[in-house]
Amino acid sequence: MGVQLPTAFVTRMEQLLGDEFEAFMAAYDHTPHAGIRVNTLKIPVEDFKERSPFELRPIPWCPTGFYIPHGTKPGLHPYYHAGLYYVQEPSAMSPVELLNIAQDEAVLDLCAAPGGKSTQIAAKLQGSGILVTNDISADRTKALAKNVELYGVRNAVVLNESPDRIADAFPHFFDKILIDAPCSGEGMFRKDEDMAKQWETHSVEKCVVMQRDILRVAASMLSDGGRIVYSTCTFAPEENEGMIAEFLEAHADFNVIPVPSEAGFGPGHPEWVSEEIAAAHPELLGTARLWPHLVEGEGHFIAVLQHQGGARVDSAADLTESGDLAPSKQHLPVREALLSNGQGRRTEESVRTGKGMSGKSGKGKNTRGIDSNKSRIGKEHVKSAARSPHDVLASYRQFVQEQLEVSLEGHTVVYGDRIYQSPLASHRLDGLKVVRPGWFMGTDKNGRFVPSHPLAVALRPSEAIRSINLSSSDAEAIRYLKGETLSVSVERMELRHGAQPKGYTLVCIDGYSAGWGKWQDGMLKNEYPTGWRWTSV
Ligand SMILES: C[S@@+](CC[C@H](N)C(=O)[O-])C[C@H]1O[C@@H](n2cnc3c(N)ncnc32)[C@H](O)[C@@H]1O
Repeated sequence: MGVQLPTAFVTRMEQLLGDEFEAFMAAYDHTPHAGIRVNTLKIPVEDFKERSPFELRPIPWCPTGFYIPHGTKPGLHPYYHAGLYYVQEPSAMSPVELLNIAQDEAVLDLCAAPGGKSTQIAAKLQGSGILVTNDISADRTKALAKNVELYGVRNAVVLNESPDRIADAFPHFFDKILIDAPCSGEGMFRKDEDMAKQWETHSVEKCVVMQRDILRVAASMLSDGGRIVYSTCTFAPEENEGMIAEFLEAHADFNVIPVPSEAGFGPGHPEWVSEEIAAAHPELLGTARLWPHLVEGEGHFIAVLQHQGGARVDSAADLTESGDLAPSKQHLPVREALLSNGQGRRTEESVRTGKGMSGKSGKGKNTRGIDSNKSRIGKEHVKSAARSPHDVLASYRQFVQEQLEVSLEGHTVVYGDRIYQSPLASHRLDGLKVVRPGWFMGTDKNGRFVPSHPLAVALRPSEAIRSINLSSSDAEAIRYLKGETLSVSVERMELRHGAQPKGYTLVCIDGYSAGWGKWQDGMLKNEYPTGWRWTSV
């Protein structure tokens, strides 16, 4: 066995698993399974299968997920840089499938960094509805924002907040909420030896406290009849069935929806928490455990919590003696009220200026506002204060009109010199630490609009008036991704709507957008951003 497992962990698993323990331990002799998930925002699965550079084998629980052979390096292919797939551990693809996302829904991914599941949610929404994706770690939200951008997501708001503060801004707002909870990580020991080493510091007791709080707050953000999927990558019963038992006791208006077992998922084990819990909550058998000796993936736990609809019960304490809901806890359908006030999701454009990326409380200075001035975006806002937001918008509008063939949804929001298309009106984010209020379109540089890299990668070739295609099998594609200037003849330019062969040009790899270049007189100046460049070859 390659992995050094903590003794206390092994002892507990032996007690819990009994006869199955030997098979469980044997799984640690096997290499972890590698997977990719096709990004259907950019390419349909069938098309990807036809052009896949890797041998693909379907992952039973995720129609867009595939096992790839051991030793494959999926990060070292131009398709990775064009956002055609996300490299993801196979078991980690299961929770989002169980959210049952429909078009136009509002979805919250509460513990989202680095964004594997957020990109999966975005692919389910296909640009409709809203994705609010959040992580409490400022550092980890950098990777989250980058992944949302690399995968061409247009309708995501990225936050760096505590669940409580999001709940204040979005009571009963979301149709679906994913809680991919911080956990003791026992299910990842085979894949990530550091998790085994850090096990003592990420103690089960500490994780339980965080999980309890996150679940409680999440319930207050769910709309009537909405669904929460709670997942962990640990085996500890306290963080799994125990946590869900506690939640059900405090929230009588939620059911557990049984997770289908066909894919080889095992049942929940409430008896591992206690015999009393098992007797009181037989529905916990319908939660799922993914075992490394039973499925081709790492250890996971999933619970699907469905709100029954109708009036909300936020906790057992909200019930009167007769079992009716206390009047103060009978919620109006808050999101509908917001929508009818024109403050929620809508498609017509509304323009508003932001005051720096952390928003404002609406009550003058607050600590969060002060923090925002230290942020990168905050500084840029101050720097560009000389130009009015209306000037900034004028150059943006001109670019959209002259260079793009795209229908822009949502709200145009200006933060300093940066322009975004947001699925939410910006005042909905007041007071919150906002990493991205929406799709980052570009920057105003003294009256000139400079389109952003995230704008390019989310465009289809037909949405730009100029494009150039590079072949993934030609060294040119890698040279572009490394930041080199290319020599490209005018005959290779695709020009639409009478466009002249000069200026911003969408660079595609095998027909999938990868970034901008600026073409003039046979030369394609590279606009691929420094921080994104392919540096590994
Ligand atoms: C299991 S990881 C999430 C992985 C992610 N869902 C993905 O698929 O890429 C758990 C995340 O929860 C975040 N986290 C921890 N406590 C949190 C809290 N109270 N609120 C929000 N996020 C939290 C951690 O920073 C960590 O990034």
